[in-house]
Amino acid sequence: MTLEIVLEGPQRLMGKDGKTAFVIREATTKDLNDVIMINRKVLPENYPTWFFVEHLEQFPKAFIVAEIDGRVVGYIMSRVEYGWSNIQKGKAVRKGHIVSVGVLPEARRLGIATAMMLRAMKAMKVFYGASEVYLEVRVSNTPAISLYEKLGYKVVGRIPGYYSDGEDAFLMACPL
Ligand SMILES: CC(=O)SCCNC(=O)CCNC(=O)[C@H](O)C(C)(C)COP(=O)(O)OP(=O)(O)OC[C@H]1O[C@@H](n2cnc3c(N)ncnc32)[C@H](O)[C@@H]1OP(=O)(O)O
Ligand SMILES: [Zn+2]
Repeated sequence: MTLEIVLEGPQRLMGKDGKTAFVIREATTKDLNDVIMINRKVLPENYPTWFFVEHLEQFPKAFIVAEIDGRVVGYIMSRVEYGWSNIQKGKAVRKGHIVSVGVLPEARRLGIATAMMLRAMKAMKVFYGASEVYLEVRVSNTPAISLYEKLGYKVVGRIPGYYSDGEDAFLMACPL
């Protein structure tokens, strides 16, 4: 795929249906209500408002939203940590962490999550010095797992009972 992601300002892209245009850009505090609403609608993992605020304040370049006709339809929230590499055993690195990503059902399969992931990953590398990125995903979440695999992520571990309902998580990682 040859999607050239820019890191400054909003970027307008064409959806995979060939007719729905969308914009990806950095989130602002004005977007937080929409982001929180989308998170509650599409995922069982919800967080208090301060958690979103803190990520936006600390890693604004890697907190991305997508809009269609000026309406926020998706978000990705990330952070960068220092710790053991998930790819090169025994090496300590700065690693990006995709904390949460979601797209409203009516805006799916257009390439929006792909575009937001690519922008967040590039921002984590360029602005925050991350050399790899990781995330956790429910072992049953086939759509998300395929999305991550398409972007180059590999399953590097499995965390038993990671979710509050007891489901396991795959730990997935990708070099940047
Ligand atoms: C770290 C975490 O947050 S894990 C939790 C991830 N979030 C969720 O599960 C929330 C609910 N789901 C969603 O919000 C969306 O379905 C997402 C975020 C997983 C995907 O968003 P979309 O914008 O639809 O993804 P996008 O259009 O970029 O799809 C890229 C590829 O992912 C895969 N994919 C996406 N959805 C599906 C699906 N329903 N079934 C199978 N593969 C899928 C496909 O390979 C797709 O490429 P294709 O459409 O050319 O076949
Ligand atoms: Zn996580």
